[in-house]
Amino acid sequence: MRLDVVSIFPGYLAPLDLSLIGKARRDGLLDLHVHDLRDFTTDRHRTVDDSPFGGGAGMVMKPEPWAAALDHVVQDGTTDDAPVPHLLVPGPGGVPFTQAMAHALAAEPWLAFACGRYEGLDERVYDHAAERMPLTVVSLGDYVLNGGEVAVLAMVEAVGRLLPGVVGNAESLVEESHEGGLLEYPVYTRPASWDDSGTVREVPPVLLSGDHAAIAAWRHEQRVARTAARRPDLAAASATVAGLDDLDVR
Ligand SMILES: COC(=O)COc1cccc(COC(=O)c2cn[nH]c2)c1
Repeated sequence: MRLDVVSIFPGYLAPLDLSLIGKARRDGLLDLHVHDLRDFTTDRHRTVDDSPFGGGAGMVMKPEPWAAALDHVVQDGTTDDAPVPHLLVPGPGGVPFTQAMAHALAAEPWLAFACGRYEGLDERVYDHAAERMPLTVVSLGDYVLNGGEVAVLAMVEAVGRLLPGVVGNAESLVEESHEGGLLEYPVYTRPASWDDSGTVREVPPVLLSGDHAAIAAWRHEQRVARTAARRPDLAAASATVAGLDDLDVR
């Protein structure tokens, strides 16, 4: 998969050199190109923003640098198989980013991310982009960041880890939160009995039983109960929750 990121703070994307995503890049599973938006300005001050028409606080990102940057990305990465990228713009007003979307994006050959700052991009940037490539404004949550870079780090990690070969044990992707519409079950490791400064905390006996059917049933029940307790919105979407309101859930 090819990934392009355009930002006025390219250094923000340095964490993508680390850990599993960094290894995926070194293994050739991910081809990441980070572009500095200011390289696509034409004035001596490398200006990327200006005051909003109609007044109001803050600044708006100018359309010309963005159009030049996006056109460069397309020109630089185009191939017969993937002539244009899917452009993703993280923003508070976007469609919710979900695990289902991460899976869909992981199946695409080329993603590009536009990192907005200030009050956002001049709306005509979206018009320019939408005439050339698929465009999705994506929200990571109902809060406001100072820019799209942090959201891009999260999305690249969420998508990249789903690519074959990136996560060592692909089985670990199956029962994690939001796979199958349920949250993850509680996990435990040694010691089986932990003396927590006088409070002895035991691992649920079923997990030590060796009865794999009972363990699987207990884990599913925990996933369903946790989802009901913490994410009633997801639970409502999943028919497997009925009759769990008397369970001890956290
Ligand atoms: C509509 O697109 C834009 O506004 C792009 O411009 C901006 C401006 C400021 C901040 C951001 C970063 O995104 C978020 O704050 C965000 C994403 N998810 N949840 C919060 C992006």
